[in-house]
Amino acid sequence: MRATPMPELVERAAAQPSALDAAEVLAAPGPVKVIAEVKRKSPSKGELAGIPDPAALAAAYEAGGASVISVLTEQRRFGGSLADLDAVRERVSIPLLRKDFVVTEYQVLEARAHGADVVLLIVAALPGNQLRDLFQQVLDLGMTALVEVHDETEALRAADLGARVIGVNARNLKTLEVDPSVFGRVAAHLPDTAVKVAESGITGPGDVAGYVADGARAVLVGETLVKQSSPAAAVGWLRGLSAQEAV
Ligand SMILES: O=P(O)(O)OC[C@@H](O)[C@@H](O)c1c[nH]c2ccccc12
Repeated sequence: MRATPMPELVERAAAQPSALDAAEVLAAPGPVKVIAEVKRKSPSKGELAGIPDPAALAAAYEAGGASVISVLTEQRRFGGSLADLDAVRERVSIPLLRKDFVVTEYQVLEARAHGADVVLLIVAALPGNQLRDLFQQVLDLGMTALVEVHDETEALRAADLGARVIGVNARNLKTLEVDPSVFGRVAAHLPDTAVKVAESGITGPGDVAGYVADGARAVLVGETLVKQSSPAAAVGWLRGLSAQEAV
C-alpha cells in the first residue's frame, strides 16, 4: 500500500472527532478494566485466530464490558492492518488503541487519522529524546499514550515523562517468554497517579486477580480472548464478574 502523503494525513487527523480520554476511562472506579485485543497471530505463538470480521469481534468485546479495544496494525508478525483499525472504529464507541511498533511521528499521526485514541509507546524501542518527542506529539493530538515498560529502569523513564497510563509487559521482548512476577516487581517503581496495566500471558480470572492485588487497574489481553467462542462473555469472566454484573 502506498503511504498517504503527510499533509493529507494532517488533514484527515484534523477531521476526526476529538480523541476519547482513555486514561479517564481506565482510572474510573469499579472492577478491573479490560483492554481487549484484536490479534490474529504473534511471533511467540504463530496463528491464534482467523478473525475474518475484526469489527464484529470488537463489538463483542464492547458488549461484554471491555473498556478499551486494542487493534494490532502490524502486518508481518501479527497479521493486522490499518484497515482493521478503520473497521473497528466504525463499529465501537469506546477508546481504541493502535498497537504497533510506533517509532515515527508519521505513525502517531496515522493512528489519529484512522480514529485511534491511544498509541502504544514501547520504552525499550525509543531511545533518548525519541520517547519524549513522540509522547509529546501524542498529547498534542489529544490522545493518550500507553507507555510500555519491562523493567525498573524503563519504569523510571515512563514515570519521568509523567505518563498517565503505564503498561508492564510480562513478555520478555528478546526471549518472548512470559514471567508473571515482572508486574509486581516493576509496578512498585511506578507512581500511584499512573494507571497500571498488566500485559501479556493472561489466561483467566486467577491471573487477573493476582495482578489486581499487585496494583493493576487494567489488564491487556489478546490470545485468551481471541480463542473464546464467546468473547463477550469472556471479558466478564476475566473480570471475575457474574453474567448480571458484567456489562
Ligand atoms: O496475547 P496476550 O499474551 O494476551 O498479549 C497481549 C498483549 O500484551 C501483547 O499483544 C503485546 C504487548 N505489548 C506488545 C507490543 C507489540 C506487540 C504485541 C504486544
